[in-house]
Amino acid sequence: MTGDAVAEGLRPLSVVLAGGGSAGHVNPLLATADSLRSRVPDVRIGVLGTAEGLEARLVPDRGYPLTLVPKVPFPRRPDTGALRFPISLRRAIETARAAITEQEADVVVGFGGYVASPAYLAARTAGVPIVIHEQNARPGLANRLGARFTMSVATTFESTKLSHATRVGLPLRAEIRDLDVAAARPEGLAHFGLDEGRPTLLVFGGSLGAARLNGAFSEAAHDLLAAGVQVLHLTGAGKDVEVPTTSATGARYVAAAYTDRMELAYAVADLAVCRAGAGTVCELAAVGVPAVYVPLPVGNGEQYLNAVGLVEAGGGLCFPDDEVDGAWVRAEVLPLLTDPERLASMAAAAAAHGERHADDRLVDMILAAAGRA
Ligand SMILES: CC(=O)N[C@H]1[C@@H](OP(=O)(O)OP(=O)(O)OC[C@H]2O[C@@H](n3ccc(=O)[nH]c3=O)[C@H](O)[C@@H]2O)O[C@H](CO)[C@@H](O)[C@@H]1O
Repeated sequence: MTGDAVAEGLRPLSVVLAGGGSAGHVNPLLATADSLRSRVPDVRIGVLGTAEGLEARLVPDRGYPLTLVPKVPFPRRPDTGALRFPISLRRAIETARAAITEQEADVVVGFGGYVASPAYLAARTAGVPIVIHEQNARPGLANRLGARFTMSVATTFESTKLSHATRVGLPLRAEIRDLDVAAARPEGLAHFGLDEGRPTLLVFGGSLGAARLNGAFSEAAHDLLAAGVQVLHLTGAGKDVEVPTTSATGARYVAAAYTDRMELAYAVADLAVCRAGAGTVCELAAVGVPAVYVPLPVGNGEQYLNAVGLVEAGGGLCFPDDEVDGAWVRAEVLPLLTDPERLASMAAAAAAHGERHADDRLVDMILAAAGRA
């Protein structure tokens, strides 16, 4: 597809993208939208999301129109929610279907999350081809449902068990895909108010923050600063850390709820300590930042599966959540920060394992499903 649909006698390609909740769902959607637009300049893009998820802010900020679909949590217990479920699901499907029809969508691309199931069901009844992208090693409920309706199923990881799955990797936003860490570092240090020439630690619990990491680093902040380590800690909205603002060594502890310039946070980091959401793991590997992963201890260890390949390749370490406290930071994290050789070899292993161009492979799949390959 050249992008000049009119010259080829076709109407411009129309794509509806559906997904939301955490940034882990929204960012691959935005990366795919940007990549589609650069490959097919006259593409029409619409996004389906919920009012409650991060997409409500991030999608319009990126310049894409967002249609709100009511959130339909799948009832896990037979209470009043379960009784209302069929009615709210039908309302959500009708809203999704109206948007798909109004936009004359050639293809619906779903990224999981609350909005994806109604979008898949609406696309199916409207006879519109479906493409699915699953970010995590272990697939979510919506994508397991959607995978029954299509042969175009893309995953981030080889190990993911979904019918008809093809591994494409995780689409990264252009500012991360194209990041030159060394070139961006001075801007990053200035942006966050940090100094050149100090070991720099980035702490974050995905896009939502992690109380466990916040508590452990509050406890250990004094020791990190005393060792001359400076810290950028993204705590998550509504979550706080109590940390010293000054130190005898002059090293600073900068805490913020969330940054829209994550590429700059990666550019300043010599080491990250973080959860193991798919976005976190794939972005850190792609830009070659070594990390200590503390997977969220829910379900059957899903987040550990996201990080295991990278950890086995030497690009990171992994610790269980219940070991993490101030003493753990002093024993496991601080020694790494004062070992530049070890950090350099972990960084090289991460970069060799990571990949930057999953967006191209997913866009190929979308164009093929829309009959525009
Ligand atoms: C899709 C998915 O599996 N979501 C899960 C993931 O969400 P979460 O959103 O944390 O998932 P990811 O690790 O996949 O992605 C985090 C994303 O947030 C961005 N970022 C983060 C901080 C910041 O200040 N600015 C910023 O832009 C990162 O660049 C990255 O793109 O882990 C959470 C717990 O750990 C779970 O509750 C979520 O259900």
